[in-house]
Amino acid sequence: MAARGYWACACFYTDNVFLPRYGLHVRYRDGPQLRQDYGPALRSRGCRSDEDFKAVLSEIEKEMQRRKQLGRDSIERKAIISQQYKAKHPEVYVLQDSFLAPEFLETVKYCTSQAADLQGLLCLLETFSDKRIYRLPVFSKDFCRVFIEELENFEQSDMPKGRPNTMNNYGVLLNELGLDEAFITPLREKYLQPITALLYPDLGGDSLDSHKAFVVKYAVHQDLDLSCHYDNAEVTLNVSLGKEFTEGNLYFGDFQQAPSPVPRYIEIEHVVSHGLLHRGGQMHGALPITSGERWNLIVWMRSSAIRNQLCPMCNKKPQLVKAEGFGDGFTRSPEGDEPETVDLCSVL
Ligand SMILES: O=C(O)CCC(=O)C(=O)O
Ligand SMILES: [Fe+2]
Repeated sequence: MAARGYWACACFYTDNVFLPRYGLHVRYRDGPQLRQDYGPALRSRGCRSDEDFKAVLSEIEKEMQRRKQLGRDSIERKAIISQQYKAKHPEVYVLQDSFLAPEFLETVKYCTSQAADLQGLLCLLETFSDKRIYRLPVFSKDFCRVFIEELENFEQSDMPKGRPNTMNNYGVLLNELGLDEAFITPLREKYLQPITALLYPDLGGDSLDSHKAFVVKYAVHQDLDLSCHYDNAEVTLNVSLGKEFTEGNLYFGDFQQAPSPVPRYIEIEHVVSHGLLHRGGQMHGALPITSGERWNLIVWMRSSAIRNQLCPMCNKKPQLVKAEGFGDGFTRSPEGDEPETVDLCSVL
């Protein structure tokens, strides 16, 4: 359970609604606003008739309803899972050094040593272009296999399942499965933060105090790819868990807060058991797999010190609304200077 109160930004109830049919994220107030702001973009993507537009509106209304109920639904699912789900591999719920690649442990050890600096750390990582994207071994191959077995066991069970986010229809929310407390939180605090403190000090890499962790799954008759987006995170870890697959590379463009007129994209292949660290605001997506199954662990890491100043989703001072658990990682400090809070009813 989150130790302190975490909040979300009110923009969650108006912004970044993904329309899969048209591959577009929109901001929504009402029909006339949607038509005015996105009419041309929607038309150019094939949304032409009144019927098409009505279908979009009803899809958005459905998504808004889902968002309003999300906190309550998630708590309910988590309670049912903790009471009724029989784990196949109960040992994976408590992080142990033996799950981690020896090189990862070495890197963490270096980062926690007195002499650690960015230059020294970069010698231990693979660097991609100038986009501040890095790759490193994270887990052992054995752990990846056992972890996927556990996730498949959950997937095949009749337990209630939430979706990782609006863009992924398959996958597992790790907090609902009970993996936050003794796995993801210590992974972030003890192992990842020493690394991100050196790589991303300007993004709160040294003060990542909450996260949202999930596993995404791509398979031939399920989701194949992922549209271009940025994460609701200051820093993201994306670890390839397996299984066997072809294609499905990730691609990365500009940093969303510093777009260029003609973005340059780079493509990065998955290496099973290795993870990529990137800024949450780095535009990215995934190309379609052409065979097999791809499972990746995604940890969206958040720094309240950074996001309390500016919500990365709406790029404005956050307007806080109550949220469950880690919420979206915003906090209120007793010292003042905290973001403004609003009653949810006033934004809906
Ligand atoms: O498909 C992937 O590996 C990337 C997933 C991702 O970017 C996300 O869920 O935010
Ligand atoms: Fe992402």
